Amino acid sequence: MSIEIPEPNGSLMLAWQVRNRHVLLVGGGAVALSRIELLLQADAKVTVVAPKIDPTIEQYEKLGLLYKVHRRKFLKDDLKMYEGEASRKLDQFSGVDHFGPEEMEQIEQAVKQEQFALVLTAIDDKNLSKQIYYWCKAGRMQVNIADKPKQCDFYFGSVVRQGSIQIMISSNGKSPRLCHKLKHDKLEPLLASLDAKTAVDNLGKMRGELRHRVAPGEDTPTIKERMAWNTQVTDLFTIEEWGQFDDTALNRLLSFYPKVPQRQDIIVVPLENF
Ligand SMILES: C[C@@]1(CC(=O)O)C2=NC(=C\c3[nH]c(c(CCC(=O)O)c3CC(=O)O)Cc3[nH]c(c(CC(=O)O)c3CCC(=O)O)/C=C3\N/C(=C\2)[C@@H](CCC(=O)O)[C@]3(C)CC(=O)O)/[C@H]1CCC(=O)O
Ligand SMILES: NC(=O)c1ccc[n+]([C@@H]2O[C@H](COP(=O)([O-])OP(=O)(O)OC[C@H]3O[C@@H](n4cnc5c(N)ncnc54)[C@H](O)[C@@H]3O)[C@@H](O)[C@H]2O)c1
Repeated sequence: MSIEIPEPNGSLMLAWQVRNRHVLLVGGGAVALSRIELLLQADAKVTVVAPKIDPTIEQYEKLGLLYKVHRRKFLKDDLKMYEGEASRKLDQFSGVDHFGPEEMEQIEQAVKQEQFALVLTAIDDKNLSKQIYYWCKAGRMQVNIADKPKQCDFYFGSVVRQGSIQIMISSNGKSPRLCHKLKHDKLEPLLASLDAKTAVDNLGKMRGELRHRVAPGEDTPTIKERMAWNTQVTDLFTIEEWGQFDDTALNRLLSFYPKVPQRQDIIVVPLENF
């Protein structure tokens, strides 16, 4: 049997969930601004530390979108800004053998108040950047040093977004500007020609109804049947067609479950003839 070996030397591309988690951003210039734009899309609680703050960042601050802005130079203790009660609570839980619902809730709350999920620097001071990197590593924090790719646990990328759809391009550090060009010249026009937002919203709605109303249950046969149906029904229509369905069409699709409908059960007249 021949197998295809995955191509090495790339990155692990993930959709990192930082909603309601603290993120520290050291620096308040042009690069910091591009970080903030990405962090706000992910609903992170952003704390900025910098003597000089870009006017757009100030606007975000005025709109209440940033957790805190400190107009001063970075201090080593900033890395522990929100540590305390929540961190001590999490330490206590690390030895527990089995969690009940109450402990799970307490952990969820403590994680949101605990130390930084990510630390980012975007400063014009390479020596300080390096120090921050090693302080973060000693404190087991994930960090991105904008001017030092070797001292990044993760890289940022060029992101194209349409509603819930996000596409990230990475050149793995070779050419950030090429990532920008690919986004601008190719992906943005492609996405602009599609209503992927409505398509994915419709599919999300249908999937939610399927899991919570039409075919609920967490036993393996139910999950397998549900997933097989969802895969086949998703593939039955084009992205453009998914972008045109309304609630009536979605409910009609769901009414077939567990049978998989045919295209003509839903689309009587070809869409191009509408
Ligand atoms: C994608 C994007 C996301 C973002 O920053 O949000 C991003 N850089 C962007 C723009 C950009 N950055 C630079 C230029 C000038 C032209 C050029 O150099 O090409 C431009 C172009 C511009 O400004 O338009 C200079 C630069 N960048 C890095 C260094 C340090 C170094 O390489 O040593 C230097 C100074 C090099 C020097 O001293 O000469 C390092 C990194 N930049 C990355 C991401 C990561 C790798 C991404 C990848 O390639 O996979 C990585 C490794 C770390 C990180 O930042 O996470 C964003 C485009 C967003 C968009 O518009 O779509
Ligand atoms: N990764 C990337 O995408 C990328 C792109 C361009 C530039 N860079 C590099 O990122 C760095 C920042 O670039 P920029 O264009 O945002 O610079 P900038 O000059 O616009 O901003 C620098 C910021 O750092 C702050 N700062 C300086 N010393 C500080 C300290 N001790 N504590 C806290 N804040 C401090 C300043 O107040 C300012 O807000 C540069 O080193 C640059 O080479 C990275």
